Parts: sequence; structure tokens; C-alpha cells
Amino acid sequence: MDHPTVEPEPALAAELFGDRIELARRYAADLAKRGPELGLIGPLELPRLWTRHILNSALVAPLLRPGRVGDVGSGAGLPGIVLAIARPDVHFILIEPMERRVEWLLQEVGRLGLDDVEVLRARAEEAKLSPFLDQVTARAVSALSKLIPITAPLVRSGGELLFLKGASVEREFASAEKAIRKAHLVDAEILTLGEELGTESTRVFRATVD
Ligand SMILES: C[S@@+](CC[C@H](N)C(=O)[O-])C[C@H]1O[C@@H](n2cnc3c(N)ncnc32)[C@H](O)[C@@H]1O
Repeated sequence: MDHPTVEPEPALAAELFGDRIELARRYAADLAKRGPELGLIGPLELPRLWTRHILNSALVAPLLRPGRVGDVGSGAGLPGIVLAIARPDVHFILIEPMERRVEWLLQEVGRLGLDDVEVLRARAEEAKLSPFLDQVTARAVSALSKLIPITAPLVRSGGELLFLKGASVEREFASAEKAIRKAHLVDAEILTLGEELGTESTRVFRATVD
């Protein structure tokens, strides 16, 4: 069966990736070619591959600090690989338990020549990271009330959780009050990124580990 047409690259992509745009193009092409067959993205996502997936992830790049960032449940490499392309000054650890997805991530990291990226086959709750992370990202892994207890223990005091969320983020935030308190999170907030750029916005839950 033929897959739907892949979204043409939006003009904003070159602006967001700067001199790393060629790597982003290669990743988009690889994901479009292999993603559906490997079960990394549904074929119906191809017509919105850039806007919904790649740019949605890239909008978070300015929130990262130079340091160690873990991406929990990286799957196709969203946002981990996209962020590693956009921020070569950051050390990334892509944390993913599923073997086939880990294989894809390792291959893609090699193909793109992303030197400062490690791939760790583990569930977040079993990952042993030393030293602790400065920041952790996650996208489409689970609701905040479940995601916070498995990710906050990986982050150093003063480090941050940055979760890319959908329209349900306010509801999830309200239900995660206890988890936020138990994990000693402070300054928890919801950010909306990308509105001024005329693209689909990205909702981000951000909080600091006390
Ligand atoms: C729906 S996919 C999303 C993948 C990617 N983040 C994205 O936005 O396309 C969820 C991913 O989280 C991974 N995952 C689920 N539970 C996890 C856990 N406890 N620790 C780490 N990864 C987990 C799954 O294996 C899967 O690859």
C-alpha cells in the first residue's frame, strides 16, 4: 500500500535548525522512509511529519542548557534526536526500553553522526544514571501523574523536567498535584511555545527539582 505524501519542509525549519538543517532533513527522510514499517510513526502522520513532530520537538531546543539531558521514551527519536540535532552543545541520553526502537535510535545516531548522544535500553524507573541529569524531556509517554515519579529521581537538585504535552495538559496538571509535591518539584508551569512563529504551538510542562 502506498503511504500518504510526506509534508514538504516548512520554511520555519531552516530558521529553527540553522546550519544543522541538513541533518534535520536527513532525519525527516529516514523517519518518513522507515518510520511506518518499524511502527515508529503511523503512516497518517507523514502529511504532518515536520509540523506535528519535528518542529513541535525543535521548539523546545531553546529551553535546554548545556549539560546532560535525558529523553525518556524516545521511540522514533522525538524529541531526543531532533533536540540533539538542534543543540550539539548538549549531551543527550536517549532512554528507551523497546529493543527495535533502541536499534533504530542507535542506527540513526550513527547515520547522522551525532557524537554526543548515548542510547540506553531501559525503563526510566530502572535506569541508573550517574551523574544525575540536568534536565529530562519526554513526549507522549504517559500522563503527568505517572511520568513525574519515574523521571524526577533521574534529575539532580536544581535540574528540570520538560514534558511535551497535548491539549490535556491543564487537566493532567490538576491531577498531578500530589505527584508534584512528592517529587519535590517547584515552579511548575505550563508553557506554550511557537505561537509567535505562526506554527502549531507546543505545550510544555516545566518544573524544577528542589
Ligand atoms: C507513544 S511512544 C512516544 C515516542 C516518542 N517520544 C514520540 O513522541 O513519538 C511512547 C514511548 O515510551 C516508551 N516507554 C513507555 N514506558 C516507558 C518507561 N517506563 N520508561 C521509558 N520509556 C518508556 C515506549 O517504549 C515508547 O517508545
